[in-house]
Amino acid sequence: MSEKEGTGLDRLYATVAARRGGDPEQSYTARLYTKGSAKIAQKVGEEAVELAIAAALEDRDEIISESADLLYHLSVLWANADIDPADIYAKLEAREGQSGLAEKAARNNEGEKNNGV
Ligand SMILES: N=c1c2ncn([C@@H]3O[C@H](COP(=O)(O)OP(=O)(O)OP(=O)(O)O)[C@@H](O)[C@H]3O)c2ncn1[C@@H]1O[C@H](COP(=O)(O)O)[C@@H](O)[C@H]1O
Repeated sequence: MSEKEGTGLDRLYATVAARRGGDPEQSYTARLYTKGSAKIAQKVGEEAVELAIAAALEDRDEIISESADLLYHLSVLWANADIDPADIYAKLEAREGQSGLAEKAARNNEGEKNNGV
């Protein structure tokens, strides 16, 4: 077991959040913040597509590597939007025990109601 505190994702988030306002010459993350939310969103999209391609090719090493890239850029996106991983964990926890199919059916029923069907 690792003796480091928190999950790897929590530590990554703490690192990237601490880079806000940092020197863009010294830190890739600080440079991303200065480029703004549209650029950060674009990077998340790119990394997600690269991960999807790796998955379609069933390339295990690439899936792991692209997943790490995606989680890094996603952490930057969260920090830039003042969202903490705890907020995501809370959302996941709220969904625990609810079947994805039941949730989808409830959403579809809601949509039909709103459309007056
Ligand atoms: N986990 C990561 C991490 N994963 C990927 N990357 C960087 O993300 C970039 C993604 O690759 P791309 O080819 O898409 O980058 P690019 O060509 O510069 O992209 P564009 O900006 O030009 O679109 C690479 O430069 C990687 O080095 C990361 N950079 C930083 N971290 C973590 O963040 C910490 C802080 O890093 P700095 O902010 O650089 O100090 C590090 O210690 C790491 O823990």
